[in-house]
Amino acid sequence: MIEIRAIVTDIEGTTSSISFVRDVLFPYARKRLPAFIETHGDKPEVQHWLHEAAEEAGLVEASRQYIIELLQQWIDEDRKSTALKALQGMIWKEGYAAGDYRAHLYPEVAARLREWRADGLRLYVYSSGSVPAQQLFFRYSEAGDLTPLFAGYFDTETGPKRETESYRRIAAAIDEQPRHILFLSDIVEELDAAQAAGFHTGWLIREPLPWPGEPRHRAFRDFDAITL
Ligand SMILES: CSCCC(=O)C(=O)COP(=O)(O)O
Ligand SMILES: [Mg+2]
Repeated sequence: MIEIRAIVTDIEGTTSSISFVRDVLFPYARKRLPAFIETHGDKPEVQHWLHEAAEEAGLVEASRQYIIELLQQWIDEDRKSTALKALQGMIWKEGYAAGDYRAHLYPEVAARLREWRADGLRLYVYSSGSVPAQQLFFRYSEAGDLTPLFAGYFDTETGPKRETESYRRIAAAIDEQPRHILFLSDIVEELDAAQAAGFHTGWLIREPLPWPGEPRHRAFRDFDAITL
């Protein structure tokens, strides 16, 4: 018998719409990036991530302006760069705090998360967004502050989402055997990697995406359809 004790969920395309991330969060960060770097560029944390971005791009030396344009290009490409995601998170914080937006959640998600938590399951997030960005996302969600529901957060500092080793690290970090963990995502390559680590998987295929002929993971239209 399958016994799920922990659920690890992706954000974009799983708990929340791709459109909110790409049409609200990304343009917000893109627009404010130059002013943010201008104002905060001398802070050690910001300098650290600018340096990491330059290293990722293989740059030995680069002007601030060049790095800003490079980061904006990475936003346009939806590059899952840890450095970019860390900087984006810092910029989004200002937008959430100012009430410029709240994080989108599909309508059934908050209730289902609460239900699973009330049933004793431990809930975690694994997203390409930085851990601080994930915490902001669920703190300022359309359904209110959901952070008390989560026991932990993982980002690409744990490893890329399409690599099996990342899921082994998550299982070790949460001290749970993979066969007791369910990973939810909209990206089949992420699910393949989690499955190879021994996780159970749930593929969120949100409307109006077409239903695949023979899905290679258990597939669901929404969280209400998920059976444990
Ligand atoms: C934490 S909200 C922003 C999410 C983000 O930047 C992103 O790239 C979404 O990736 P996910 O792994 O949640 O699909
Ligand atoms: Mg996703």
